[in-house]
Amino acid sequence: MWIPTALAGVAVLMVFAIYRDRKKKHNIFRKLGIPGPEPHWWYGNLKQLRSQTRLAHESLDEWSRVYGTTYGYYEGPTAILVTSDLNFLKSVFIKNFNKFHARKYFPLQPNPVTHPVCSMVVAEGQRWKRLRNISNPSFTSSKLKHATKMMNQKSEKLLQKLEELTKKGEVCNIQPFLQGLAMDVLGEAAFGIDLNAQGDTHTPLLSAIRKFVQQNGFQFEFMAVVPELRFRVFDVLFYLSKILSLPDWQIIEAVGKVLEMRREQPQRNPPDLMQLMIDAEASDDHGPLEIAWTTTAIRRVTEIERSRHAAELAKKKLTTDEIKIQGLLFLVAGYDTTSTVLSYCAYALATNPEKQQLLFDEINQNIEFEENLTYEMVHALPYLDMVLRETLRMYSTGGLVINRRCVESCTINGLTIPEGMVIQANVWNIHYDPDIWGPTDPTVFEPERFTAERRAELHPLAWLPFGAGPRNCIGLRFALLQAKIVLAKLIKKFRIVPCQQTKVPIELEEKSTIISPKGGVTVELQLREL
Ligand code: HEM
Repeated sequence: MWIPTALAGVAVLMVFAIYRDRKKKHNIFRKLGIPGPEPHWWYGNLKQLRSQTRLAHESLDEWSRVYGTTYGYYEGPTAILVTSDLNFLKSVFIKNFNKFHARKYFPLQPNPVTHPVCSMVVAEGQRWKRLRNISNPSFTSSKLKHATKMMNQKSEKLLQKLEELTKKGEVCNIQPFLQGLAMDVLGEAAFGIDLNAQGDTHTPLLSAIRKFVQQNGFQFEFMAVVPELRFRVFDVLFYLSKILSLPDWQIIEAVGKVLEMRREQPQRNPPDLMQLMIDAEASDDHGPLEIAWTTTAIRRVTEIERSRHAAELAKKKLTTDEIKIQGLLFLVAGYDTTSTVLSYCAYALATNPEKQQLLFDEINQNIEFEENLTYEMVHALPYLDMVLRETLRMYSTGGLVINRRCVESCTINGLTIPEGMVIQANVWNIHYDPDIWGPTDPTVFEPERFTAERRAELHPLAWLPFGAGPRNCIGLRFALLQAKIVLAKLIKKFRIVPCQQTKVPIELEEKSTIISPKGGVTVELQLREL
C-alpha cells in the first residue's frame, strides 16, 4: 500500500515543482515592467494566440492595440517579446546579431547544437554561418541572370496551361498552377533537373512536399508547452517517418537520388546549388542519416558526431546528410512562399482593376509578346516592382518566422534581455501602421507607396516580408525575379478579374509557418486581344 502512496506523493511533488518553475518563468516580463496578457501556468498564452476566430498574427496585432508597441507573452514557459519598435528591431536583427543569431525553436526540430544534421533554417552560430556561406553563391546577380531564361520557359508553360483553361471558359484557382511553376523553377535552379510539376501536378515529390508543408505546421505547437521534449520527439518522429516513408523522408530520398545522379554528371556551368554543395562535400562521410534517429543511438553517436562536426566545421565541408537536408529546405522554403505571394498578387490586381491597368500599360509599352525577359528588362519596370512590394506589405506571408532568440543575455536600448527570450517582429502591425504608410489608408492596395522617393524615406526595417539582417531570406532576390517574370507575362496575356468564387475580402489561414489565402485564389482570366 505504501508504494502507490509514495508514487502519488512523488507525482504531486513533481507537478508542484513544475508549477513553481513555470510561475517563476512567467514572472520575467513583470520584473522587466513589460505589459502583456496574463499567462496560464501551463500553456502560457498559446490558447489565446490561436483560436477558432483568430490567427496568430491577428492576436499579435490585437495585443499591440491593448498593450502598446512592445509587450510580452508566453508560449508554454518561453518568453516572447513582441515589438513594432523599428529601432529596437534594428538593434536586435542587425547591430547585435552576434547575440541574436538564433530563431525561436520550431515546434519540432532537431537539436541545433548536438544533432549531427541540421538545415540552415534551424542551425545556429558557426554552424548556421557555414551552411549559409556555402549556399550564398547560388544567389549572386550572375546566377540570377543565368536563371532568367529557364524562368521564362517555365512561365510560358504556365501561360499555356492557363490559356487552355480559359478557352474552356473555366474560372481558375491559380494557386496550384503557381505552385507547380515554383517547383519546376526550383528543381532546375537548385538541382538542375526537370521536375515537371506543371505537367503532372500529382508527382510523388510534389505530393510529398504539399503534405510536408501541411503537416509540419502548428499542429505540433503543443511541443512549445514541453520544450524539454521537443528534440527527443523530433528524433522519434523522424525515425518513424523513415519506417513509414512519410513525406519528409520521401523528399530526402528524392534529393538523395538527385545527389547520386549529379555526382555522376558533375559541374554545370555556372554551378547550381547542388553542385556547390557537392563541391563542399566532405570526403570522409559520416555514414547514413538513419544512424542518429533512435533515442539510444543519439546518445551513443553524439560525442563521436560532435568531434567529427568540429573537424568538418573547420574545413567548412558538408556531410552527405546535410546536403540532403539542405535540399529539402530549399524545396520547401521556396515552393509555397513564392507561389503564395503570386496568388496574393492575382487577388490584389483582380480587385483593383485600375492598378492592374497601370501595370499592364507599363508592361505593354516595354515588352513584346512571348519575349524572353532579361534580368535588365525586368528591373526596368518600376510599377511591377511597386505592385509586388505592396502585395508583400499587405500579405506578409512569412511574418511569423521573423524572430530572433537571445543566445547571450544583454541590454538592448536600455532593456535587459535574458538568454532564451525570443524577440518577435510584429510584422503585420508594422505593415499596417498608418504613421509609416499613410496618408492613404494602409488597408488599401496602393503600389504608389513604393515610389523611389517614398522608399528612400522609409525606415530600413519598415518593410519586412523577407526579414532583416544577416539572417534574412536567402532567396529574396531569386523570389522577386521569378515573381516579376511570371507576373509580367501573366498580365501581358490575361486580364485578371474577380468571379463569383473570388472571396472578397480574402480569407487567410496559417499553413506550416506561412500565412496563405484559404483555399487558394479563384479568379477569371480573360485573354487580352493581341
Ligand atoms: C516571396 C517568396 C519568399 C518569401 C516571402 C520568403 C520569406 C522568408 C522569411 C520571412 C524568412 C525569415 C527571415 C528572417 O528570419 O529574417 C525566410 C528565410 C529563408 N528563406 Fe525565404 N522567402 C521567400 C522565398 C524563398 C526562396 C525562393 C528560397 C530558396 C530558393 C528561400 C529560402 C529561405 C531560406 C533558406 C531561409 C532561411 C535563411 C536563414 O536562416 O539563414 N526563400 N524567407
